[in-house]
Amino acid sequence: MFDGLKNKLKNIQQKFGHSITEAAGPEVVAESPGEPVKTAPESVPEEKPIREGAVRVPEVVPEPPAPEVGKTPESFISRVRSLVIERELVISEKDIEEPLTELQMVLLENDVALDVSDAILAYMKEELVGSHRKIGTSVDNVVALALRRSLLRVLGEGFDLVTYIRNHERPVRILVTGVNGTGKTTSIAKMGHYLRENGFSVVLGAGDTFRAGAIDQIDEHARRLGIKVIQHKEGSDPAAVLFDTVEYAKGHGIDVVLADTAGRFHNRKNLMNQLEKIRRVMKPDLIVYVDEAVAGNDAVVRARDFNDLVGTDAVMLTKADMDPRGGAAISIAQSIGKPIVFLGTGQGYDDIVPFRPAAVVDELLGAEA
Ligand SMILES: Nc1nc2c(ncn2[C@@H]2O[C@H](COP(=O)(O)OP(=O)(O)OP(=O)(O)O)[C@@H](O)[C@H]2O)c(=O)[nH]1
Repeated sequence: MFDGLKNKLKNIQQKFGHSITEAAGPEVVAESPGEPVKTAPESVPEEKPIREGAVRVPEVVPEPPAPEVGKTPESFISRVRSLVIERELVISEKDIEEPLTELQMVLLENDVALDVSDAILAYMKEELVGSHRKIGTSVDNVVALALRRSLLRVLGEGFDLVTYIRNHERPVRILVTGVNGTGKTTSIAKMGHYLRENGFSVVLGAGDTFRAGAIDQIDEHARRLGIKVIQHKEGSDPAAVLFDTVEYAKGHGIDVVLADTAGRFHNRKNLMNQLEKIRRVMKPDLIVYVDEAVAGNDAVVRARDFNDLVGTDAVMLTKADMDPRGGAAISIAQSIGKPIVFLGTGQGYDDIVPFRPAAVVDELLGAEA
């Protein structure tokens, strides 16, 4: 998952490290981080053997230069200490200008939305510029920590569906929207399976009455999983199907309703109006927008449009297993201000991963970052 971006970020971190180390000057380059600095012991004049009966004549030692007025005299040791051990490098914007530009290029090439890449750069500057790096702390750690914090800020907090359902009145009605062929129906089946594994009962609503074969498709998923599905015939009113599904859930003490809808583009006005009607009739507690991670920036733009037109509470990104870039996963939460709830990571029912921002950053930067 996100392998292309992962490798690029590794290179970028090294570039940041290199620029900061260069800015620190030759003493730092020579020093290996973390190792105690070795200093010469203060020289003690060697005692010359004195012949018996001889009188010791004090040696003439040159006077040390008088300290400037108002300054305390520095011993050799304290001078070394202030130069090497306690010297701090204050990172300036200029020191990291070049790797910052490269970071932005990498983010954009990997489909991170422009406004989100700007935000990440701003956070990186906030984290690094002006920061005092004590000699002895590893530059790599400073950079990795800054990148980690910056990514976490754009990824938001995620959304824990299990906790949401536990704390919510039943049945919890979840309406699933999205464009054609992005994996919406498969994702509904995966969510149903995941929720059952977490102890909830589930009913599916076959609300895609528009596409030929869609009802059979969800019916087949439901059969394989042993989950009840409510369906009418092809071409019927989806709002009526989903109303019936909610009624069934109420009548049978079911915890969660998962409502499928026909895939639609945001510019198909009649289909968007239909979604608005479904919303009025079914009164969803949550609207989950499904799109594919591989669509990159297009997914971000579509998610924003769906959010503006019918509302969105959370996003599920499918096909993350096929996405080397990770741009949509990084951008969506910050771009539309709604969390990602799940990633789809394959075609099996178990290939669904709750989106945990810290785990995604671990994946991108390596867990030790
Ligand atoms: N690799 C991979 N494939 C997926 C994932 N999720 C769904 N798919 C596949 O994507 C294809 C389309 O999935 P569907 O569930 O039919 O898509 P849909 O959005 O319901 O399609 P419409 O009903 O036309 O809107 C299927 O072949 C799925 O197996 C995923 O996370 N990873």
